[in-house]
Formats: sequence, structure tokens, C-alpha cells
Amino acid sequence: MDQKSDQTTGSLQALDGLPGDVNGLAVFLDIDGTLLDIADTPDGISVPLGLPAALARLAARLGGALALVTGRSVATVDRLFPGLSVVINGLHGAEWRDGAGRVFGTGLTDEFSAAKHRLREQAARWPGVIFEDKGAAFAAHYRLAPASEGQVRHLMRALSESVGDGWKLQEGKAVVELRPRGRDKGDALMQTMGHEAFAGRLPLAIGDDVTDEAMFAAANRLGGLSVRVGTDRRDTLAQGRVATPADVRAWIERVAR
Ligand SMILES: O=P(O)(O)OC[C@H]1O[C@H](O[C@H]2O[C@H](CO)[C@@H](O)[C@H](O)[C@H]2O)[C@H](O)[C@@H](O)[C@@H]1O
Ligand SMILES: [Mg+2]
Repeated sequence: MDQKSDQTTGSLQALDGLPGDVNGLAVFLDIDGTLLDIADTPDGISVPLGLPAALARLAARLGGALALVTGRSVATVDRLFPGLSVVINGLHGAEWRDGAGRVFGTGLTDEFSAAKHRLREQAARWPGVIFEDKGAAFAAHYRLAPASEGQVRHLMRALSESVGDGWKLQEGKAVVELRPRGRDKGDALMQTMGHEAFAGRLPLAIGDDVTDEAMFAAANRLGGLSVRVGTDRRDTLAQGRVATPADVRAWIERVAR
């Protein structure tokens, strides 16, 4: 990304791609489709050798102003990147672990647990449809059963209606999820910017999917940068674009040096 500093507002204007250095930035990274290549199944992802160490170097380079902002649960992120001590926002912003290691989130209700159980049972008998349990959220993946998309949507709508107002449907890549209503990735970014290590910096948000648009909007509002990963033509609020997660990983290696 060519990056120019606006002397009047002190903001950075993103023109294309990713910035040449991270001085003065706080970096917010989505995981699936941004840091990691998309796989056929939620468990099929692989974390490239060297990525955890590169993220730790980037966090150090940023004075701790690095956050992961993902639809995965905080517990799953810990399994993917064991020992990486950064702010984690999980479940699309609905649960989070702050810099002091405290975890915040949503409790389950009987109705929500019953809906989760129903999807688990149905998916077990549904070729190619994968159920993912994320604690206070669950997902129905149809990447391996594209012809089932309509039925998956129909069932998830019905389940959503059965759990009340505390949860909402979340669209994603070949997935429909039920996740806690309220705090989204934009709120996550805004709140995280108040942490000591982040204060006084400008946010750079990098993501690939519809859930990341709230984080792009928040970064833009604060005069920061937003970059979308992908080559499709979907409308986006992101100011810049890169093609693949491999580009993001190469950038991290470069700027974290
Ligand atoms: O916000 P993210 O970090 O991008 O997480 C979004 C969802 O990612 C995962 O699902 C997606 O990636 C899978 C693995 O590549 C892929 O098989 C699936 O089709 C994608 O939708 C994850 O399983 C979800 O829980 C996240 O919400
Ligand atoms: Mg993503």
C-alpha cells in the first residue's frame, strides 16, 4: 500500500495493498481467509511453520498493539497459536481476552443449547454439512455440500427464531452461524484501541469477509487503514486490497523484522 500522511488531520490514507512499515499503527488481524488459507473444513486449516513466531515478532515490534479479531472462539485461537500473548477478540467480537488475560463473553441459555443440539443431530445425518461448536456460537458449514445451502439457511433461520433476541445469524464463506448479538468486530476494534498499548496509534484492520466490514468501518472512522484480502468484486468499505493470505503473511514477515 502506498501510504501518505495527511498533515492536516494526522490520518493515513491507504491507496493500495499494505503499508510499507507499521510505525504508529495498531494492527487488527482476522484469521480465516486472512492469516490462514481457506480449507475445506473448519478443522482442515494449517498454521504455516513460522507464522506464530512472526506474529510474536510483530506484536513486539508494535509494542503490544496487535489483536486477532475472528469468528473462532478464544479457546480455538489459543490452540492455533499456543503461547501467543496478544488481545484476542473471538466469536465475531462477542467474546474477548484482554491484555491482562481476562476472558469476557456470553453465557448459554437452555433454548440456545437445545438449538445447538438440534443442529448437531441433523448435521450428523447430512452428507457434507459440518456442525461446528464454538461455545456461545455454532455454525453450519456447507462448503462440501453446496446444493444444501438453501436447506441449511432454512434450518438456521428456524433455529435462530427459537433462541430469542440474544443471538443473531451471521453470514460467512459457505457457512451460516448463530452468534451472540451485540458486540461486533467494529466494537471490538474500538474497545481494544482504548487499551494502553494501543492508545495514540492508528488502527490497521485486515480481513476478508462480511464480518470484517464492521472492523473496516471502525478503522476508517478513526482515520486508520483497512485492507481486504481477496480478488472478488464484493462491495467493501476497505480502502486497500491484497490478493491472498500468503500476501498478508509475507507482509508480516517483512514489517516484523
Ligand atoms: O473471522 P474469521 O477468523 O475469518 O473466521 C470466520 C470463520 O472461519 C472459519 O470458517 C471459514 O474457514 C474454514 C476453514 O478455512 C472454511 O472451511 C469455512 O468454509 C469458512 O467459513 C470458522 O470455521 C468459523 O468458525 C469462523 O467464524
Ligand atoms: Mg476471515
